[in-house]
Amino acid sequence: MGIALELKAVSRRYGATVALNGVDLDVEQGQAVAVLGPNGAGKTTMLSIALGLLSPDEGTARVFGRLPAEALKRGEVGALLQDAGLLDDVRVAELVAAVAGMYPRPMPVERVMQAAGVQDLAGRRVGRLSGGQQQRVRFALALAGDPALLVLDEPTVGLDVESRRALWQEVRARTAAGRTVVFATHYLTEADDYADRIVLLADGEIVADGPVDAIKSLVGGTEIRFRTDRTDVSRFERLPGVRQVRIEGRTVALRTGDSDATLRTLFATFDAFDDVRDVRTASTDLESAFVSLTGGQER
Ligand SMILES: Nc1ncnc2c1ncn2[C@@H]1O[C@H](COP(=O)(O)OP(=O)(O)OP(=O)(O)O)[C@@H](O)[C@H]1O
Repeated sequence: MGIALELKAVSRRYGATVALNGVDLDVEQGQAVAVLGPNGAGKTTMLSIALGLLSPDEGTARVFGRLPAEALKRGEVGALLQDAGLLDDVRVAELVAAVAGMYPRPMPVERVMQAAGVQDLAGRRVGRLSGGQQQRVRFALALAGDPALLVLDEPTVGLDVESRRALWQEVRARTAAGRTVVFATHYLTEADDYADRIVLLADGEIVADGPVDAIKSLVGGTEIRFRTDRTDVSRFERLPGVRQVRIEGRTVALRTGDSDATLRTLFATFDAFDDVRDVRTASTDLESAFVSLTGGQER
């Protein structure tokens, strides 16, 4: 399989803000790639560069070996962007048909409407739809040209459970057929459930890149969580195996490389820890990995 998207040493600034700083990325055809990161990490900037809507200040972007804008023109790329404006006065089916008509090899309109779950809205005016319904229309427009690369920026924002499920079903069907999907999301479970690979951005740089399990194992270890009345970090950081202590309200989360040793000491010295209760252990989940690798920061 070839490379669908290639970014080489891509940087982009807005005035003094460095939105992307030397990003390298190769996305193979047939992959579903989730781009994750805190607010302001550079996700939208990266996707906009992949779509040719923004130019990098430095570095190069290629889509199927061409300049992104060229690939877009050839109908190889479909996009769903945050808050993209829609024509208000047209009816849904007309809009989908008009957009499909601009592509060389569109999907049949009926099939697009069904995949995006907008058949029931066919005769409705776009401007009178609810936020979630409009988001489904945006997804339909992204699919209309049957693009080999689909780029989705927070595609499920505002969608109800059933619409989200339908969207991910279409994404999986496309990647199973060798098409490529790159999406940004703040819902880590979506990345966990539907992405083959996660690219984690923080402060404009890729801080982790790989399959979900590899990202989790970068942080590694086990998490022990419990409730306590006395949440000072120093009580827990000297327990054997403990690498990191986080306080979340009345809950303490310990990341440990040796959960048996940590728990043994916690319970063996029960007098010192008699306020500890509701102890739970779990292997590192994506959320913990995210917080750990991005420093949990927001700009
Ligand atoms: N048009 C713009 N003018 C000035 N600064 C911008 C502009 N667009 C983005 N930025 C800045 O560039 C950085 C990256 O923004 P970007 O929108 O790519 O982040 P993001 O990861 O998509 O964030 P979010 O999760 O909030 O959508 C941020 O610091 C943002 O404030």
